[in-house]
Amino acid sequence: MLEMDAELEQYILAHSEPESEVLAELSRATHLHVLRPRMLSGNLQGQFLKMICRMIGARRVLEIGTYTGYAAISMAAGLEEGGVLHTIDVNDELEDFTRCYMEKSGLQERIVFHVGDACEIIPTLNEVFDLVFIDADKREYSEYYRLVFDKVRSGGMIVADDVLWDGKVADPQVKLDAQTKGILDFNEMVQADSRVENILLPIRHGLMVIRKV
Ligand SMILES: C[S@@+](CC[C@H](N)C(=O)[O-])C[C@H]1O[C@@H](n2cnc3c(N)ncnc32)[C@H](O)[C@@H]1O
Repeated sequence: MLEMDAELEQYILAHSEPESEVLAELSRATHLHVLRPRMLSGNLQGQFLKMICRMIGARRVLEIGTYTGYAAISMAAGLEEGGVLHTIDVNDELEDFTRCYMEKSGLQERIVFHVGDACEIIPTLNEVFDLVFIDADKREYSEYYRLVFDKVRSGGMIVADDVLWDGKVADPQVKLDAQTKGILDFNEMVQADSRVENILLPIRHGLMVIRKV
């Protein structure tokens, strides 16, 4: 997490849309029962993703990296009537836990949950997406981007999480592990891509917000 004063964070949350009961329960249960709970998006980022869905009138959304479903449920809540969110995760051990909260949210009819490798599943999806949220293996970000690009409508959005990678992207002392290299390559590729407009926002672990022109 990028350093933020705890009181300031409380103030920000107190002046943003509150977390729904189901998402609060999902967050608690994830922290209690699931490994690596810091991967969960949380209320601020969840509300931001939902707001993007509202702003662009999203009907077709793809999430790469479901984990326990926090962002999936957040974005599904922001879809237009008749909208569908596809979400993919390779970890089948979390499937029952995650499906349980999708059902509790009452939004399960809007969510298509695929269990498997995103690189194999994305080419099989016959959709044109308004928004793609990239949040899976950091080493594969550039590959996800290439796989989804032609499936995003013009004017559509791609949002990628963790692009500051705990500040490692701008730390000259950092040892270049495969994840950090994956993020650095992705950020460079997006920055050089003349087909998009992009802004890197310092929300949580860093969000690259990309609009396909
Ligand atoms: C950071 S978590 C996702 C968090 C989630 N988007 C949220 O907001 O709560 C990353 C997830 O990506 C999944 N993942 C990693 N590699 C993957 C792949 N090749 N295909 C699909 N999912 C993958 C992991 O199993 C993990 O659950």
